[in-house]
Amino acid sequence: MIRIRAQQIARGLSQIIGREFLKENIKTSIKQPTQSQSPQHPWSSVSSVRTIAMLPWPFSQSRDFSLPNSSWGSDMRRLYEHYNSQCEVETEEGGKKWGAWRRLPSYNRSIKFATGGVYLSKIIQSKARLFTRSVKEPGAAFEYVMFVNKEEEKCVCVFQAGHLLEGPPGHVHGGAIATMIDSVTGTHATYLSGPVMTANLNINYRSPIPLGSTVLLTCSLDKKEGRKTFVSCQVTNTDGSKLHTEATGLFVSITMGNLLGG
Ligand SMILES: CCCCCCCC/C=C\CCCCCCCC(=O)SCCNC(=O)CCNC(=O)[C@H](O)C(C)(C)COP(=O)(O)OP(=O)(O)OC[C@H]1O[C@@H](n2cnc3c(N)ncnc32)[C@H](O)[C@@H]1OP(=O)(O)O
Repeated sequence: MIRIRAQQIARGLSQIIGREFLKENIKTSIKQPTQSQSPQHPWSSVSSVRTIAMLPWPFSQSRDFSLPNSSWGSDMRRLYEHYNSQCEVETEEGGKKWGAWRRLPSYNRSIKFATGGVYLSKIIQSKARLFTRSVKEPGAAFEYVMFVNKEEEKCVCVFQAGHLLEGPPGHVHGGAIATMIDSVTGTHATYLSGPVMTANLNINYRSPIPLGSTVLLTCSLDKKEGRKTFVSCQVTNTDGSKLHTEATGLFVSITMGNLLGG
């Protein structure tokens, strides 16, 4: 019974996890150019573009949290527009073509029952949510959107820290900053190498982040060595003139067994 379910999950996971998962999501996250304008996209060899909505059990469709909402301040919106406008650009003929960046959609649960399910009760499984997307009130905790640049092997995240993330009075909790760094570097490593887990994260906190402010996390690939992907990350203010935090992370490629609790 458990083996059958694990096989079903593994089959489903293999359809979406890692690069394939990101490719599918990225493709559906931005408005597709019309047929006649359709550019030659580097991933156009992936024949059928399915949305998460069309995927069979065990996947659910839910709100994409990385789209603008009423809680976003002017800095958050401006930076979102800055990168989003580079996801799809105009050609000289007035058509559309893919730009350098891709926005990554973000759900509070993209893979059901994949969290070491044999150890957790069904109640816990059904209530499990992605940590950074578990607060429903817009703007209260982690508001963020990530963009990746395949060619430059870079990833940026625009992050607005809400009032529930207080650490020192009026400033963001170091654990919340670490959470965002882990999420962005982990997502970038997944994009580059497929499914991974964080093995090591080194963080230097250089200057405190005011609560409610928007910051930019810039993440790049340092090197790949076998199963190991090394990524670094800087957290700065929105114009890059002030360094808040810097970090390096090691991500180790994993198999389905790691995710399924085997
Ligand atoms: C994660 C899912 C990805 C898919 C998701 C797709 C959907 C996206 C949706 C939403 C995105 C949200 C994104 C959030 C991202 C958050 C990520 C996390 O926070 S993960 C939780 C915290 N991390 C753990 O709990 C790991 C616990 N540790 C382990 O499980 C193991 O230690 C593991 C898997 C990391 C490695 O164990 P081994 O047995 O597979 O491999 P060994 O042989 O120990 O290590 C392999 C190589 O790495 C080095 N290594 C391992 N750990 C190291 C360390 N701490 N420091 C230095 N080197 C280390 C070793 O020396 C070895 O190197 P040599 O091949 O010999 O050169």
